[in-house]
Amino acid sequence: MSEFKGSIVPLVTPFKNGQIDEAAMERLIERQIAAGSHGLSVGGTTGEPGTLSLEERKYLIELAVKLIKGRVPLLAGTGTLRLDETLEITRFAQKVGAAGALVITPYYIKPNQEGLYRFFGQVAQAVPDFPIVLYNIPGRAGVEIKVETAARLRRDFPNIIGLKHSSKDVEYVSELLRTAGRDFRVFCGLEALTFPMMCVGAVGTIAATANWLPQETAQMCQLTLEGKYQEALELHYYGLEANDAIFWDTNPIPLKTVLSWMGLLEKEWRAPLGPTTPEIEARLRRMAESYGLIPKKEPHPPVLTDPAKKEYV
Ligand SMILES: O=C(O)C1=N[C@H](C(=O)O)C[C@H](O)C1
Repeated sequence: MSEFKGSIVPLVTPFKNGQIDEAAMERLIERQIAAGSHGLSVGGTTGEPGTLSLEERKYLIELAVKLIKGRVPLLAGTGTLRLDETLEITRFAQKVGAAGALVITPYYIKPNQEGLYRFFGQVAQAVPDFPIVLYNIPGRAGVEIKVETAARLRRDFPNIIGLKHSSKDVEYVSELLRTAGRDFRVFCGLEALTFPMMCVGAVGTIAATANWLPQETAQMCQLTLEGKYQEALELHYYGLEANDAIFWDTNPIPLKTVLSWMGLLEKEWRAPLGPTTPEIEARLRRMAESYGLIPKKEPHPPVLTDPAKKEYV
């Protein structure tokens, strides 16, 4: 139950000609494991689950289990806004060998807290031996899992082991750990706040930036877990521009754009996500060059207009 900690990377879902690209998925997973990521996740926000069919979501989980081969734990994103679908995907994830499920707050519907308690409670009861991590992302879901609700769920359902917190509210983490117990496993879900949240007791992060910077993210988490805060702080500052760049357009558009330049996947995402602008691409290129993700372009050669080969710049 306690195998989740550190950098659990929410992988993008690579597409080729509209279909899930198995070869690209393998490249992404191998790169992550080689870099020392503590765990992987599919079907999180970054994985565009809202545009995948039920069958595709199950296929993606099964594919990830097959490719990971037990080397790191897989936290499968299994939540939808429907209880029946969430139960189906969660049961499937357990059956095929995921290590746990990340279950998002049912979005759009704006359930009240009692509704959330019952929804998550039914999911937990359906898979009593399967670790569940609640996914609190009020900005996208339109509703927050209140501290009291999360603590109540933790108390009543032992397999609800933690919560991913995608919000700028750092105080929430302290309040949650105080109320639910310090051994409840909180994961930061907003890249730039990984270090601050881990300093108050979160055990790791589920951050899209780790798709670009897997080693640095895993190291920052590991150092923080070991109490080496000064070294971790350096990595916190190192990653700030990349963290910001994730949101220069809707996640995962910037992420996939750069990963495509790195030769890891096609530059494809699904509607309703649209193309980004040339201005954002130019900024992304500069950012990616500065982190060494892509080689620096050769400086433009000087213009030679003179037959004597005199250079005019
Ligand atoms: O996919 C995720 O998990 C995350 N998605 C968030 C978002 O896109 O809003 C941000 C964070 O990187 C984790």
